[in-house]
This record gives sequence, C-alpha cells and structure tokens, in this order.
Amino acid sequence: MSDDNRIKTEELISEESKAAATPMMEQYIEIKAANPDLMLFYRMGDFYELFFDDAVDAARALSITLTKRGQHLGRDIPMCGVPVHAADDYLQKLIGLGFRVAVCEQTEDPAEAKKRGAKSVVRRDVTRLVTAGTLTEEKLLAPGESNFLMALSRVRGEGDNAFGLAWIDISTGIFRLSATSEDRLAADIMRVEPRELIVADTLFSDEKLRPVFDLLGRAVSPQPAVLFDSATARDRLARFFSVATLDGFGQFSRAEMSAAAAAVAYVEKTQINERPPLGIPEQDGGARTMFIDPATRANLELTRTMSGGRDGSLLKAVDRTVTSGGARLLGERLMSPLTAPDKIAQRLDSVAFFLGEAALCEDLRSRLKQVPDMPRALSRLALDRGGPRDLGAICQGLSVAREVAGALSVAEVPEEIANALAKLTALPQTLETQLSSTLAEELPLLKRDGGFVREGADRALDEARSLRDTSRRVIAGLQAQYAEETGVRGLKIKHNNVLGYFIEVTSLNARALTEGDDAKGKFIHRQTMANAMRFTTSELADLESRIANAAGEALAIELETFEKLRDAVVSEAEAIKAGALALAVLDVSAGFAVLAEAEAYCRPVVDETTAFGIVGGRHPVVEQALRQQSGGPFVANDCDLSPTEGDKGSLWLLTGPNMGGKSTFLRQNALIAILAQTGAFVPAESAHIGVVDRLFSRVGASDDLARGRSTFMVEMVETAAILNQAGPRSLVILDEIGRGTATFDGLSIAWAAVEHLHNSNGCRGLFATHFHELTILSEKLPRLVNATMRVKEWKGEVVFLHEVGPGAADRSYGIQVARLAGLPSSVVKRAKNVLARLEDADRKNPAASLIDDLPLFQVSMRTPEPEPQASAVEQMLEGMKPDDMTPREALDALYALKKQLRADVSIED
Ligand SMILES: Nc1ncnc2c1ncn2[C@@H]1O[C@H](COP(=O)(O)OP(=O)(O)OP(=O)(O)O)[C@@H](O)[C@H]1O
Repeated sequence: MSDDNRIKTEELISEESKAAATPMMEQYIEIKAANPDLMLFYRMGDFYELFFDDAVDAARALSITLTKRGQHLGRDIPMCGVPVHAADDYLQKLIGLGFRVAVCEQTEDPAEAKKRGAKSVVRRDVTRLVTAGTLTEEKLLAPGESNFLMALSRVRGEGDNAFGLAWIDISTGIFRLSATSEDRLAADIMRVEPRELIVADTLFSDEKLRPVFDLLGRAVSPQPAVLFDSATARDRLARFFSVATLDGFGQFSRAEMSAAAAAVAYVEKTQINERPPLGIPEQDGGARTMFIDPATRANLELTRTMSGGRDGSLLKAVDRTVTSGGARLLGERLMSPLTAPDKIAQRLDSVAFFLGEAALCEDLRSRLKQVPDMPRALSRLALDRGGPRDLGAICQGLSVAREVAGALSVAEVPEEIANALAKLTALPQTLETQLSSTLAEELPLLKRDGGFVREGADRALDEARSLRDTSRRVIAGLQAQYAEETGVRGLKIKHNNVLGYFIEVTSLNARALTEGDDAKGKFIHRQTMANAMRFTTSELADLESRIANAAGEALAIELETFEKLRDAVVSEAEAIKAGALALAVLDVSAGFAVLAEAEAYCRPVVDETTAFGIVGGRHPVVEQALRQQSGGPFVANDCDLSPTEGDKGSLWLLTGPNMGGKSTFLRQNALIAILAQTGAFVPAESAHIGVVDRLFSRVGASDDLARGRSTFMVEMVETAAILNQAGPRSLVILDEIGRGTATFDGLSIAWAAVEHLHNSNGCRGLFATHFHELTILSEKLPRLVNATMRVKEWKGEVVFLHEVGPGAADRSYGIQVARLAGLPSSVVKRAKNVLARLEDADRKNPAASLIDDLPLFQVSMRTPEPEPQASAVEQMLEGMKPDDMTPREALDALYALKKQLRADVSIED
C-alpha cells in the first residue's frame, strides 16, 4: 500500500467519502470524524480494530501486522487489531509514545441489533478517551509517580499573574491551582511535571510561548478555545462540584478559574459519562516554594537523570518510602521545596520524632508496607472501572490506617504527625466493617464472574450458591447412575456453551442408549460426532436450568452487593483521600528518618538569614554510588557562603584540576539546600541555611539542536536567565561558564559574569572555572572567596584528594587526566611538549600573556588614577594669546613662565 495512494483521515471524513460508505463504514466515519486527532480503537467482538491511518501508525508503533480489509473509495483499507484482553499493554505503549486513543465500544448486544433487521449495524460509541494525563488503570500508571493533567490559560488584563495553571491527577483526585507570570511559567509547569498539558489553540500559536511548549514536546495538546472561556468558567466549575457558589473554595484569579474549568471540562470529555472523585481545587503555594527553573531542575537530576532514568536521581537516592502514595508525595515535595522556615521546621520535627523513636518507626513502616494504593482504587471505583480488588484495597487500607493510628497514639507527637493522626482517626470505621464482613478473602480481578462476596454475608446469595453447587454434585451422581444403568463405564456428563450439559459415550457404546425401550424413552439424542454420540435426559435438562438460574441469581446478588459497596466507598471519598494522604505523610517522614539514620544525615537549621554554612557536606547520590561501586570513601567538604559583613552572602570561585571534584561539590551544596527545604535531613555534619528562594544552576553541557541552539548558545541563554533573575536570597551554581568558545571570549564573559553576580545580583553562589586568571578578582570583590580542589603530585602522577581548601589552583592537570582517559601515548607526549613550549613562551614574553593581552584586565585591576590636574605653567600657557602680544610682552611672559616652573618644582620636592 503506497503512502500516496492511502486514504488520509481528512479525505476519509469528507462528505464524498461518507456518501460512498456502506452502513458499517458510515458508522466508523462518523465516529472518526468526531475524534479526528485520536487513534480509534474500534470494538469488533473480541478485538479492538484499527483502520486507515490509525492502523498504519499503530502497526508501526506496536510492531503488529498490518493487513487490509475490503476497500473504500476504490482503495484498500489498511487494518490491524489487538485482542481486548491485552488492550491495556498496547494502550500503555501507545500512550508512552504520545498517542491519544478513543476507545469505541459496542453499546448493544449484537442480538439486539439483529432485531432491527438482518443488516443493521451494532450500535457503537466512544466510551472514553485514553490520554497520558487521564489514566486510571493500574497497568498504565507507575505506582510511585503522580500522573498530572495540566491546563494552562491566559487572561489578558490581569497584570503580572496573567497565567493560570490547574493540574489534576484523576487517579488520586488531587486538584490544584496556581496563578503565574510569564517568567515563572516554565518553572511552574516543570515543577509539576505534567504528563499532558492542554492549552487553548489560540495560546498554542503564540510564538512567545513556543519555548515553553517545546520543552514539553508531545505532551502539549491544543484544545478548542471555548474550553478556556473565563466568562463561564465559574458556572462550569460550580456545576461539576454540584455547588451553588465557589466562594467556599477560596479566592481564585480569573486565569486560575479558566484553567480549572478547562481541566475539568477535559476530564469530562475524556471520561465521557463518569465523574472522577476530584478533590475541591486547592490553591498551590507556588510562590511559597523554591523557584527552580527547568534547566536547573534537569541539570541537578532531581527526579530523573539527564538520560531520563530514575536511577542516579536525587529522588531515587533519598527515597526510603514503602507505599506508592508516600513515593508520590516525596516526589512532589522534592520538586517544590518550601521557603517558609516554620513549615520546614514542622516537617523536620516529624523526621526527628521518628529518628528518636526507632522502634515505633520500624513498627509503623512494617504496617505501612501493607497499605494498598487507596486513592487510585477509589478513583477507579468512582469511574466505574473498579473491580473487587479495589474494594479490597480500600478495606485493607482502612484497616491498616486504624492500626497505624493505634500505634501512634501511644506517643507524644509533633504537629504534622498529630494532624495526620487526626485524619486517620476520622476514617469511617463502619465502612471498614461493612467491607470486611462482605468481601471474600481471595478477590478476583473482575466483578463479572462473581465469587467476591464471602460466605455468610448474604443469606439469599448463600442459598443460590448452595443450590448451584448441590446441583453440580447431583450431576456427578447422575453420571454414576447413568453409567450403572447403561453399563457404559466410560459414560460422561460434560458441558459446553452450545449444548449446555450433555451425556457423551463413544460411538461403540451408543447402542446401550439407543436400544431398548427404557433407554429410548430416557436418552434423547442431541449430536453425532466422529467417534462419539451425545444425549440428554429431561432430568439433566431440568437440573441444568436450575443450575443456570441459581448461578444467575447468585451473580445478580453479587453485582448488586458490589454496587452497594462501591456507593458506600465513593460517598466517603473525601475522608479516604485525606486518610491516604496522612499515611503518605507518615511514610515520607519515617522514610527520611530511616535515611538519616542509615546515611548519617543531620538536621539542618533553616531560617530567614542569608547564611549558608555547610560543615562536612556530601553529595547524596555520588556518596551512595561510590559505596556501591566499592570506590573510595566520599570526601566531605565544608562550604561557607554566609555573609561576612552586611547581609549579603558570599561567592566562592572554585578552581582545581579536571576530575578534582568541582562539579560534585557545586551540585552537592545545591542538593543540600533542596533537601533541607524539602524538610529532610541532609548529608552533612551540620548545615545552616538561610532560606533560598530561587535556585539557579548552569552546569553540564548540552545542546538543543532541535531548537537551533548550539551548546554555547544554550549556555549563554541559561547564564542570561541567571544574571537577569538572581536576587539576594538566591543560590547560584555556575560550572565553567565560557568554556564553549574561544579562550579570550570565554574568559571575558566569565569575568564579567562574576562581577555582575557580585555587584548586581548580590546572591550566594559557587563558580567553578578553569580560568585561573579569575582568581585575581578576589582582590577587588570583597565577597568573592577563592577556593580550590586540592591535589597531590606524586612521581609525576596527579592524585585527586577531592578536598576543598582556600586559595587558587595554578594548573588544570588536563594532560594527566587525558592520559588516564586513554588518549594514545603519542598524543599525550606531544601535548606535554606543546604545553611546555607555550608555558615557556609565556614566561619569556610576558607581554604576550593572556592577562596583558586583555585590556579588560588591565583596566579592571588598576586602581583608577585621578584625572591629572593642569599645572600652573600649563594654565598660564593656556591663557596666553600670542597673536595679541607685542615682542616685549612675549619676552616678559617667557620669563614669567620660567619663574613659575622653578616655583612648581620646589613645591613638589
Ligand atoms: N568529595 C569527593 N569524594 C570522593 N570522590 C569524589 C568527590 N568529588 C568527586 N569525586 C569523584 O571524582 C569524579 C570527578 O568529579 P567532578 O566531575 O566533580 O570533577 P570536576 O572537577 O568537575 O571535573 P572537570 O573539571 O573535568 O569537569 C566524580 O565522578 C567522583 O567519582
């Protein structure tokens, strides 16, 4: 099937195409026309089938066979299909690749359709849209990660905070809002890491926002602008939450409202008839969290590494949680460190409490391990996608929550834990009793076959079941009886879907059932097979209908019970969600305590000062990695950026050899600040941190060729953002700026950047560089301190000590590192040679040395000289007008000048 000749979606949904369609095709085209941007999973019996472009895309994405089925408009129809029972796996892959899928089901029984006429088509309808941001299935979700759908809106005339963000995790019911401004936009979006971002198509085409959308790639989904209409937003939200007014929810800006209404509308659009149990929208304290711009977030590898994996990220290194809710909360907290010292202290108090109560902490964690994912089970139940195991999860969750509350009630607990405890004790105990007394021990995944209500829970059910089971036993008895009567020992009573129950004997034995009056009157022939014959009896038919009735009745009772339990659970949604969050809070705090104990972390002091004093700090990820690789121990280092006078913090200029540990040191201090403000203990002997409101970093080299930016351009864009935005409370980490260009350009930029950070931004910062010339700046900038990574030279080899000490490095040992990396020895030898010559030339001809070559440095280093004053002689000369003088006057003037000159010399002596 050549690509050119294929029927593309646009042509498929055209009027001409509709006119030429068979009834079946007409139905397909209609549904496709309503969902042109989505891949259509079209239910046909036990398969979801895909046609046309969808089939081609899906076959490629899923590596499944592409075939064809019939023709439309005189051309082949490409087709592929996936079995319904395996659909989740395929959906997962497609969603992961950025597709959005519309699931179209048969909404009536084929038998019903037949009643309307032999050629009538079974009714079908899209029952849900599966998009990355609106998943609920356990299989499609990562347990420890939130799955946010985010809506972005803009309302003109709202001043600085013209943008609104609303994000929803329908799998847990979290619903948050935040107003934001253009310069914070990317950072605020990336803090949440949405799986899907919806924007009005008009906003999507705004070129100014293109970089933000590029950052998110395929996760951005433009939607019709009416979804974001701010005039009707309030009403739409009120309708969703079935309230008359939103006043009780708090004060939201128009932009926030518009985003919230759009998010809700999108959830409704994707879930079609079901309504997830969303919490009421809560304003997110975006402004009360540490601002971390997207580049910094990525560079510091907070939740994933630059290569995209979780291993090697900060989150992975500090995650000791034992529940999926705890893991999600930890991720969220780490992405949004707080800036209010009292709130931070509250969290630290919880960690300290568990650290001091080791036995209680251990006991709590072993109980928490039994906690299932309650919010996600709840969400599935509310969306009518839940099964018996989801009810079981709620039941078990409630029971563990009760035990946890009991275990904690014995101790005097700090505020955050007390709040969590209150939520646990408020959980509905009656619901737990109702669930546990009704549900069986072993629960099936699906409700459709029954078997999940325990014996003794419902009298009518027990009766129906016993009737069904005794009838089955009677059938076994019947088989023995018929075998005896007919003398055919191999006689069997079997069951299949076409005949129901039947008696089967081999053809050789059939005579015993077909001959003789007794037999003839009793056994009714049903079917003749190649080597067997099948019969029934009125007795058997009667039993069969009793079994079917009893089983049907039992199932009906079970399904009814399921609905009752589901309603009971959903009506307690708020309490259950609050309880689940409380368990997550306990899990995170206890996890941090375990981490602190195992890794020897200390409680940081976080206050309103601009101090930054870390004693014996370590890099949380590198330290663990070194241990796992059985490398040497991690060398702890101090870092003191606290103000020496006034309230502005200091800048450290860090020089040292390649591989000396500069980058590690820079990052570890940023990570310690993040951990401290997340409310965790930190890898250090002690840490005093004045709240950091903005964290910036420029580390590592990466290019962004897709956006037409070279490595150096990316570096400069990021540096520009820092120099423009960092303030006195910020912490700035700059690793080797200016290295991506010619030496002089790079050095000049680095020089000017340090001066700017010192004089204009006034922030705390760490600046690592190989431009050793910069160290001279410390003479002129009072808050700039030189520090260096120490090395030892031993028999011509360089030994990295990884120790930070005061002072400046004199060389980079680049060639030694290159040799360690395996550069061919001829190249290393030649490089040494060239270096020796360059250094020699530099010594012999200082005029050609870098520092002298750059007027920039001469100017900057010299103390400015006062403007020279004109001397008295010069002033006298200036006042003379030779053209107006007679020869005599000119001679007198000459004598006067001589005299003055003598007078000047004697004063200076
Ligand atoms: N404090 C430390 N204790 C032990 N090992 C360390 C320490 N710091 C760094 N290292 C080890 O040294 C390696 C190099 O560190 P890092 O990348 O920070 O050096 P660098 O000075 O930034 O190098 P370059 O200038 O080449 O970029 C790390 O991968 C780590 O294994």
